[in-house]
This record gives sequence, structure tokens and C-alpha cells, in this order.
Amino acid sequence: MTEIIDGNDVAQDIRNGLLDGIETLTDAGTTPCLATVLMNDDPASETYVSMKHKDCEEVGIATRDIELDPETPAEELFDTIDELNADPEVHGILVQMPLPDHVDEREVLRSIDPAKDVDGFHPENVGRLVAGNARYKPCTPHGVQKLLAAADVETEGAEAVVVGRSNIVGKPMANLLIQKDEGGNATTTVCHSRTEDLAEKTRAADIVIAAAGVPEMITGEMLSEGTVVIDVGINRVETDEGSELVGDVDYDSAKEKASAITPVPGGVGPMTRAMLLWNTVKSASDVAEIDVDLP
Ligand SMILES: Nc1nc2c(c(=O)[nH]1)N[C@@H](CN(C=O)c1ccc(C(=O)N[C@@H](CCC(=O)O)C(=O)O)cc1)CN2
Repeated sequence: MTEIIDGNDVAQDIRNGLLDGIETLTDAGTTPCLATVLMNDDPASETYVSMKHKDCEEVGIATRDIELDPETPAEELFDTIDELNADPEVHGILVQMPLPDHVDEREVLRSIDPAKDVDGFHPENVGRLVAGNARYKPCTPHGVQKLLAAADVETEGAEAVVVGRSNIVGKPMANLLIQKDEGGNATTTVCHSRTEDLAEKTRAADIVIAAAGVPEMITGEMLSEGTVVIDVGINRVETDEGSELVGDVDYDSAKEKASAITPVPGGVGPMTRAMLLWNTVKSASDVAEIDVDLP
């Protein structure tokens, strides 16, 4: 029987687990606060940002909601980030990706105060993660670790295959899987568009994490019986019945082989949002110098 790992349930548990900490911090005068900056008119990005605000509201995290027209000169975005960096009431800053072509993404990530970089994308935070001393684990890979733990999947000694090498998911995911920590200690292979025989690698895996951004590319015949399959892909595709969300995994055929699998939607996506709240509470707790339990 294949276990369907329900990301909405696990994300709800994470949000519930943050409540006491948020209350403690708020009572002590430090209400955790997340600022989002949206500078594109992609409807999916608008949905993700509004869901993040709704999640914050549910648990008592304050928010700032900044929307900039995609044509806005880059300088204005940097001024906005500078203001948020300097604002003592803001603990987390998230600039929603992607950014318009005229804005240099790397420069934007570098301009965010690393202590408020709740995405974990600033080079200082990337370096700390790689060195095994993470301040903020990037939300999607951290969420995948929590999903694996919730499904009692042992990573230690497992053969893990990450398909995709993005800075947001593939690379940090692989780094977390090789750390000498809980949720790590996996023998990890990173595959990508130049990997010669992808199916050979995925068939040898105990855990496959699909994050290539290619709709339904991982099929059941690329998996061995009993593999744990985590689908990070969120692709909107057109069908005869209209548009629908599909992952990077061909769910129906993969489910036949997997011992556990995440659906799309309702798998990794809600965890990305939950771990953003987690990082925001961590940031507020660091600022207030009050230790709170994080789930
Ligand atoms: N600054 C960032 N930008 C982006 C990130 C990120 O981590 N930081 N990741 C992705 C998108 N993303 C976060 O913003 C994200 C994607 C999907 C979901 C989600 O909840 N998905 C739902 C379905 C939602 C829907 O109905 O469309 C699900 O999978 O169930 C949350 C966040 C790129 N940009």
C-alpha cells in the first residue's frame, strides 16, 4: 500500500507547533513580522504571496505587503529592501521570485540583510548551509526534510537522488541530505539535464526528489519498487478540461512503484510556505534573544 504524504496536514502541524513560540515572543513585545515584496504580475506568484500572508495571519505573524510594478526601476526595489533592512519591526524579508529581466537577481539577494533573509538565499546563508552551520534552511528543501520525517523515512544511509540543480531547491536539498544531522547522512546523487542515464540513477535510489521543473518527467518505470518519491515540481499545464497543476512526477505510474509519494498540489508547496513561517519565528526569536521551541 502506497503512503500518500499529505503536505497540507504536515504544514498544519508545523503551523500549530509555532503557535506557542509566537505567543511567547509577542507577549515579550516582539511580534514576528514577515515582509514580502512582489515585483511581477505572474498570477501564480500573486497566489503564493497571498497564501503566505494568509498563513501568517492564521498563526499571528504580522506582515508587510509590498507590491511593485514590474516596470519599476531596480533602484526603487533596492531602496525598498534598504528600508525593510533598517526596520526593527521586520524580522523576515522575502522577495518573490522570479524578478523582471531588468533586475539582477543576485544583486537583490545580496542586498537583503542576511539576518532577515528568511528564504536562505543570501550568499552568506548559502555558505553557512554548505558549511553545516545553517542559519536559515531554504524553505522548500527544509519542508522536504520535514515531510520525510513525518513519513518516518530514514535518510541515514539511504541512496537519495535529487533531480534538478537549482539554487532554490536542488543544490540546497543535496546539501541538507549530506549533512551529519537528522534528515541527512544520505548518500546523495544530483542529476540534471546533462545526466546521461537518468533512469539508471533513479532506479538505484531509495529516495527520489524531483525538482527539475519538467512536467511528469519521472515515470513509474524509472523507479524501483518501494522508492520514496517527493515531487517538488509545480507545473501548470493545459488539458482538454482546462488548465491543471502537475508535478515533475507522473503520479499515477509512480504511485504503483512508490512506498510513499507526495501529491501535487498538496505535497511540497504547503511545506514551502510553512517553513517560511518557521524561519520568520526563528529570526524574531534571535532578535528578541528568547529561545522558543520550533517544531
Ligand atoms: N522568494 C521565493 N520565491 C519563490 C520560491 C521561494 O521559496 N522563495 N519558491 C517558488 C514558489 N513558491 C514560493 O514562493 C511556492 C510554490 C507553491 C506553493 C504552494 O503552496 N502550492 C500549492 C498550490 C497552489 C496553487 O493552487 O497554485 C500546492 O502545491 O499545494 C507555495 C509556494 C518560486 N518562487
